[in-house]
Amino acid sequence: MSKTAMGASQKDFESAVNQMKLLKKDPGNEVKLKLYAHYKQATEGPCNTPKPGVFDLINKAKWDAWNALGNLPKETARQNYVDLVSGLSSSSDSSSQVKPEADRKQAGYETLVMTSEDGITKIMLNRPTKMNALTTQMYQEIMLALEAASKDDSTITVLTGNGSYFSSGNDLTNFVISPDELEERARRGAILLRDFVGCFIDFPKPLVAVVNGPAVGISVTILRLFDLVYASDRATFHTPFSHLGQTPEACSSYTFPSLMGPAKAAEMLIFGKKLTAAEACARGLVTEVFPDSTFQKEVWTRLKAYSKLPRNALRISKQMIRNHEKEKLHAINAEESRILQERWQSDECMNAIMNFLSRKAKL
Ligand SMILES: CCCCCC/C=C/C(=O)SCCNC(=O)CCNC(=O)[C@H](O)C(C)(C)COP(=O)(O)OP(=O)(O)OC[C@H]1O[C@@H](n2cnc3c(N)ncnc32)[C@H](O)[C@@H]1OP(=O)(O)O
Repeated sequence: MSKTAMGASQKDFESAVNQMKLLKKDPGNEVKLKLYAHYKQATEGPCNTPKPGVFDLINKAKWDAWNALGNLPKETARQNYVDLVSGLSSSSDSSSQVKPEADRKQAGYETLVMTSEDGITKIMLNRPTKMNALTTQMYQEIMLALEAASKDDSTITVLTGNGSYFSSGNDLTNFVISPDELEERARRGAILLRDFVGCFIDFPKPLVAVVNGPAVGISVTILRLFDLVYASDRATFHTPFSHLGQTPEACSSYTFPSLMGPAKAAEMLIFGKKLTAAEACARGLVTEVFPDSTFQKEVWTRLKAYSKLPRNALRISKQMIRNHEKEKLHAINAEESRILQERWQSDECMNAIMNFLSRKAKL
């Protein structure tokens, strides 16, 4: 950002505000959030409103963006706003230019990296040192990212993991709470789970999982809600719910038996059998397995070719395949979330989590 020594005048600022109203191209949610935050900071100073509830996603994202500016002086916020708008105006004047890397990578996510390129929006889980275990913040950011991807101009949306794991499932520290908070946290957890899974059930475009390494818990069960699942031969698929005093989620109590038969589903969901990628493929959970050494190259070549297919036809075909069971899936999701809300308050679940946290137990 270029900054003048004097900073932007009130007149520059007002002119930038007017210029924004004339902008022809939607700058995208991330930029809009930045503009919103700097506008509020420039006109009202530090964030001064109560934090919206976690499920008021849009207002919470706006509040977070404004609040993140802390005590940034009004003058600096004004200058940043002017710079942002002038960057937008000049880029819309030269729409034929190739976008720089910084533009393709969308800012605003702390636990994900979201990029859009070649008709593919990629959402990458980005906590590699924690095996991409899913924190509460991460569930919320994934929902926001899916919402943005559903509206952007990409053809295909991909979920993958950074580092050696696809994801180790729910972050077990989500359960580190005092006993008097347990009931309320379990209630909120069940709503979050239901909404999170609901976003996958309703996602309108082809959704692809690029399973780069081992997957555990909800990162396995959610796979049946994807349209394609490509796995490295290093990936494993493990749902140790009983070991954790928990029960299946993400509609797997219905989708797994219908996919692989009740006996094979029981082996995974009740007894926690860990599958290799080849086994998961034989059971229909994985579309195709690739050698790890060529996994990224082969998968992205394939996806780039698919992303050139007619966008609307892909979208409509996906919806035709999925719409039959949508209502049923929502009902199952609600019921599984309700049962888990009870499980999370059980001694069996608490003991299993304490064991993991005190490192007495590992999968
Ligand atoms: C809104 C709530 C919705 C909830 C939906 C219900 C979802 C249920 C599930 O997903 S159940 C599955 C839960 N996951 C697990 O039980 C996995 C637990 N993790 C492990 O057993 C192991 O970490 C491992 C096998 C995944 C990897 O082992 P290893 O290779 O030896 O690495 P480390 O154990 O040293 O892990 C490195 C680092 O990451 C932390 N970590 C990994 N996974 C989790 C996790 N799921 N939750 C919390 N933390 C995790 C681990 O503690 C290490 O941290 P440290 O370096 O010690 O700080």
